[in-house]
Amino acid sequence: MTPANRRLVIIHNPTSGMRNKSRFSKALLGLAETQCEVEILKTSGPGHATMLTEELVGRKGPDLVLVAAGGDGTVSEILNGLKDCNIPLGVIPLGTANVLARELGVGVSIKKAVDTLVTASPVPVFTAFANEKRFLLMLGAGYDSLAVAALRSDQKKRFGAMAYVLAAMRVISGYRNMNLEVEVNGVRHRAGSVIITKAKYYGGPFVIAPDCGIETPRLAVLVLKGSGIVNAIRYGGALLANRLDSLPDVEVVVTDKPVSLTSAAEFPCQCDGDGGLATPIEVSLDPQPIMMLRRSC
Ligand SMILES: Nc1ncnc2c1ncn2[C@@H]1O[C@H](COP(=O)(O)OP(=O)(O)OP(=O)(O)O)[C@@H](O)[C@H]1O
Repeated sequence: MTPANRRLVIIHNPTSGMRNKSRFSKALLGLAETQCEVEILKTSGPGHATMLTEELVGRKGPDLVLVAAGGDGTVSEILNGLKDCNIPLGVIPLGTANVLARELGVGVSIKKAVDTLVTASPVPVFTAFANEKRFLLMLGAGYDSLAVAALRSDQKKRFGAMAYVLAAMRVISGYRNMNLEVEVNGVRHRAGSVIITKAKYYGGPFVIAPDCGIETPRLAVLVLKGSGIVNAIRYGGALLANRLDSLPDVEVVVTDKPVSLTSAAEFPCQCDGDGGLATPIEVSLDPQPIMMLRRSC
């Protein structure tokens, strides 16, 4: 793939994040100064990015790049439309947490995103499945999935990442014991919360799995033993200090084998920051990579 003359098909979620319009305009202005050809498709609601991607995968051409302009939820929808196809995927980070953009070395910088879309070479990136759903970052059950389930979109627009904390505070005290069980490498663990991650980052710039990353075909399973509000505050503080994985009641198991997550009663899960899944869940790595544009260091 040559750096110049790329054909970028941008799937834009106009509702992602907080300063979507101005950040997207800045990206388009940056791209207008390059040789790239740009086509923009706007999403009209949940699930639309998957449909748009499914329509696009038939297109051929060595210089075609699919671009997700949105947050991790938009990328996740695109990913689930990208079946059996090697069109490289890039990002313009317009979301709230933008974990994938951080994994790709772009962070929240529009300038770096534009530069990456125009010049980076595609690299293989490994995805995983949570039952039928393909994901790139993480699956969570416990504190984070309850927060996602209780999240109000008006608060997300006003408060950004803080809206997750507000949502968590509304629901967590109601759950004293979440009775989750995760089986990894043939060993069963009881847990208050579980995070099964492919990614190194979580919830924004916070590192929870230093030995993982989207280019590595490996999962880290974080088993958080405690539950209740006091432990939520402890875990939250450790996450902000990038120390969640070193707490004595957080066990980390790394694997490349399938992981199963169950609970006494059906429990909501979050996958790449969106709800919709519930236990029981089987997580497995896809050995076939997809191609993504990663910023070179
Ligand atoms: N036009 C639309 N109107 C309402 N919702 C939409 C529209 N287009 C897409 N969506 C939904 O918006 C959801 C959230 O978008 P996205 O994840 O990109 O932003 P975010 O939640 O702010 O960012 P992040 O996931 O990084 O925190 C997507 O999962 C998608 O289902």
